[in-house]
Amino acid sequence: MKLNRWQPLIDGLMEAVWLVDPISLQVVAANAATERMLRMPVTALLGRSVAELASTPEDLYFWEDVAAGRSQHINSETVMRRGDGGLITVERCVSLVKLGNESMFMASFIDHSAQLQAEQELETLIAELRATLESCADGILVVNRHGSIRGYNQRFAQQWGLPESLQTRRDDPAVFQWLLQAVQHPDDYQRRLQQLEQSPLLEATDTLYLRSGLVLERVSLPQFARGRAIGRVYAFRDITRRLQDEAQLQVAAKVLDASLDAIFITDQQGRIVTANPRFAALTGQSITSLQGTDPSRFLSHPDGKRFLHNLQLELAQHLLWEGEIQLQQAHGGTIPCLLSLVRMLDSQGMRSHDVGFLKDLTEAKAAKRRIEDLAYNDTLTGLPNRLLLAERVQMAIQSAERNQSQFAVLFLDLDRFKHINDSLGHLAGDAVLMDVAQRLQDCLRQQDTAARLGGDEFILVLNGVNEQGAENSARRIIDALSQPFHFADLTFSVTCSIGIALYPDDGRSMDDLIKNADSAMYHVKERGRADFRFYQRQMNLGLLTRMKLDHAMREGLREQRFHLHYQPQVDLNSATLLGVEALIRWHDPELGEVPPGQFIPIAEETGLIVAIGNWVLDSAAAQASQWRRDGYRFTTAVNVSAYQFQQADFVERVADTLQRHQLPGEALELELTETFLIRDATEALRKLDALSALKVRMAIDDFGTGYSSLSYLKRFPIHKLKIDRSFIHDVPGDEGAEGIVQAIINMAQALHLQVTAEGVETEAQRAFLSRAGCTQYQGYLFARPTAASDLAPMLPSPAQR
Ligand SMILES: Nc1nc2c(ncn2[C@@H]2O[C@H](COP(=O)(O)O[C@H]3[C@@H](O)[C@H](n4cnc5c(=O)[nH]c(N)nc54)O[C@@H]3COP(=O)(O)O)[C@@H](O)[C@H]2O)c(=O)[nH]1
Repeated sequence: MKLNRWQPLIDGLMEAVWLVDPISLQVVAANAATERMLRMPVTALLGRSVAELASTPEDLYFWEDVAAGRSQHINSETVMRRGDGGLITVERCVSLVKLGNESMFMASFIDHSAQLQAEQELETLIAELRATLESCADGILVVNRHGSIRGYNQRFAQQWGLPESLQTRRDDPAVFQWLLQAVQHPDDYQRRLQQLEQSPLLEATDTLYLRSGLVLERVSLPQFARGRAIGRVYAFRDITRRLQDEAQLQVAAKVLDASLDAIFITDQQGRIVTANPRFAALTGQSITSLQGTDPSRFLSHPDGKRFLHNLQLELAQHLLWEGEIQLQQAHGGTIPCLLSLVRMLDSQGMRSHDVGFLKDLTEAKAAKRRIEDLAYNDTLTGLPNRLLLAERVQMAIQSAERNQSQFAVLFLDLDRFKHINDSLGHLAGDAVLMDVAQRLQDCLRQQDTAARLGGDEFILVLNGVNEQGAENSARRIIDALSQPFHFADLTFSVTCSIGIALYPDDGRSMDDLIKNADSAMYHVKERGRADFRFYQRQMNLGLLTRMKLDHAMREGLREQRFHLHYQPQVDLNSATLLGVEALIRWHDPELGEVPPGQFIPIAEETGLIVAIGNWVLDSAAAQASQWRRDGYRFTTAVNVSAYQFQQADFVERVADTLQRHQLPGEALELELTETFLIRDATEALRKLDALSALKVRMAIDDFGTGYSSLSYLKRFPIHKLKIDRSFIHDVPGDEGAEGIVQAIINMAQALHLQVTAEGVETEAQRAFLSRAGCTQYQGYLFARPTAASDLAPMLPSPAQR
C-alpha cells in the first residue's frame, strides 16, 4: 500500500499519530504509540471512519466541518475511548499536512491521563493535608526557607487572633507584624525567630506568652525535600490550661505537704494512693509503705466493725462521713482524731477517690480536759470546786429522794489558817491546803465528795449517812487534821471547825445545806474552834431577825432589860445548896421573853457577847458579894463564852470585878467548855493559871460532848466537871449513856475533881447518879433557875453558912 511508506515515519514518533484520508475521512495509518495509548491493535483502527471513533461532540462536529470543507485544524483537549472501554483525556491536534504530493490529515494525541491523575492525586493529597492540618488541635504555620508563609491552619489563626482581613490576603509582613504584637515579649520572640532562620536545621521548642493570656508551646521543625531543608513547620500547642493545672497541682501538692491535717487519698478499691507527711507522721509509717494499704487498718472506733459498715453506707449515700475515731499508730498507741472522709466521683458518677482528712484532737482534748478541770476543779488542790460540788449535791439529793435516805453536808474551815499564811508565807499555806485536801480524801469513801470552796473552806458531802455517820466522819476528819503538818523543816499543827447539816431536815437545796452547815461551823468557832457541831434551827435566824435581835440586845443592855436567874447546885444526897449557876434572862418590851439559847449565839456572832458577858460577870459578882455579906458561903457559877475568854484582858477584868465587889476568888466559878482548852492550849493554860492564882474556880461545862481528853484535865487547874444534860436525860436505862456518865464520874474521882450532873429532872436520875458516885446535881428536880430574891427559901440556913 502506498500509505505504508509513511508508516515508518509515524512509528518513529513518541506521540500517538493517525493519518486520515481527507476524502474518505478514514484512518489510513496509526503508529505503535497509538496502539499503547488506546490498548488496541492498529489494525482495529485502520479503515475506520474518524467520525465513528470520535468520543465527544466536539470531535464529531469537527470532522463534519472537515467533510463540509469548513475546517482543517483543531487543537484542544478531548476524550478518547480505549479498546477496553475506558476513557482517557488527551490533547489532540489535527492538521492537514502535505506528505510528498499528497494531502493528508495528521491527528496526533498526547495522553494527559497520567498527568491528570497525578494532578488529581495531588489535589486530593493537598485536600487531605489541608483537612489534616485543620483537624489538628495545634496551630500550624509553615514557612519556606526564606521565611515566607506557605500556609497555616484555622487553629493557628484562632490562637493568634488573626483578623479575617489578614487571612484572606497574602501579606506576610502584616501577618508577622501581627504575631509580633501579639506576644508579651516581642524582643525575645524576634530574636528567637532570627536564630531559627539562621539555623534551618535547628529543632526547637519554646514557650510563648501571648498578650491575650494564652500560653503556647511552639515546636519548630525543619522541613526537608530531597534531603534539603526547604522550610520550617511551626506547631503551636495551647498549654495555658496545662500550665494552670500544673500550677494548681503544684499548689495542691504544697498544700498537701504543708497541711497540718493528716490527709490520705484512696483509689476506687479503697487503697491508699498517696498520703501527706502529716499522715505518715501520725501513723508512724513512711508514705511509700502506706501506699496500697487499706486505711481502715489505721482507724478504730468503739463501734468496731459496725463503724466501718456505717461509714461505707454513709459515704455511698452522702459522699461524706465525719466523726471522731482513734488513729492506730505503728508503735501500738492511738490518737484521737476527727476524720472527714469525702468521696470524689468521676464524670460517670462512679467512685473515683476517697479523700480522708484527719485532725489530731490530742491537744484539743487535753485543752478541753484542762478547761473542764479549771471549770470543775480547784486549781490548787484538784478537789471539785463549787460548780462540780453543785452537781454532786444534786446527785446526792436525787439518790436520797430515791432511797428515802439522808446525806450530810459538812462545812469545814481551818482554824487560824490566816496565821499560817501570815507567819509561814503563802507557800506554806498552799502546802497545808493541799495536804488537808489529801487527808480529807483519805477520810472519805468513794461515794463521798470533798470540795474546796476557796480559801480554807472545804465542803464534804457524805452520801447515805445519818447523824451518827456524819458525827463519826467529823471526828475522823478532826483527828486526821490534828496530826502534825510538815513544811520545810517546820512541824506544826492545824485544827479545823466543822458544821454539819443533814438532808432533808436542815435544807433541801445545796445553798440551804451549805448555809446551815456554815452556821453550825460558825458556832463551833465561837465556842472555841477545833470541834464539830450539828446545825440547829435557831442558828440560822434570818438576817433581819439577827439584826433586829442585835439591835434589841444593845438597847436591852443600855436600858438594863437583862437580869439574872440563878439555879441551885445541890448535894445529891442531902440536897444542901452548894452553889448557884447564874443564867441570863432578857425581857424585851416588843419581843417578850427571849430565851438565851436564841440570843446568846447571835451575841456570840456579833461580838456583843463580850459586853453581855461582862455585864453578867459584874451582876453575878455583885449578887454573890451581897450573899457573901449576908453570910452565905456557896459559889456562884458564871457561863463564859469562848470569845469572851479570848479577850486579852479577860483575867484582868475578872480580877477587877472581884476587887470592885470585894468578892474572894473562891466564891466565883467560871463555866468553860472543853473546846476553849484545846483550841489554844498554851494561852488557855496561861489564863487559867492566872485565874487560879486569884482562887477563882473552874468548871468544865457540857462535859462529854467535846474532846473529853484526860491530858488537858490533868494539865489545867480545873475544879469541876459538869456532866452534860443530854447524857443525864438518858439515864437510867440507856446503857451507853449510863456508861458515859459512870466513866465521867470515875474520871473526876481519879483526878480529884468535883462532878455536877446537869439537867436532873427525875428521882430515878438522881438515884442512878447517887449509885454511880456523883456528889452534886443541878436540875428541875430540885429547882428551876429563878430570881435571886426567890432563892431565899433554898439558901442554906445560917447554921450551914
Ligand atoms: N455565855 C453565857 N451563856 C449563858 C448565860 N446564860 C445562859 N447561857 C447559856 O444559854 C443556854 C441556855 O440557857 P438556859 O435557857 O438558861 O438553860 C439553862 C437551864 O435553864 C437549863 N436547865 C437546868 N436544869 C434543867 C433541867 O433539869 N432540864 C432542862 N431541860 N434544862 C435544864 O440548862 C441550861 C444551863 O445549861 P449550862 O449552861 O450548860 O449549864 C445554855 O447553854 C446556857 O449555858 C450567860 O449568862 N452567859
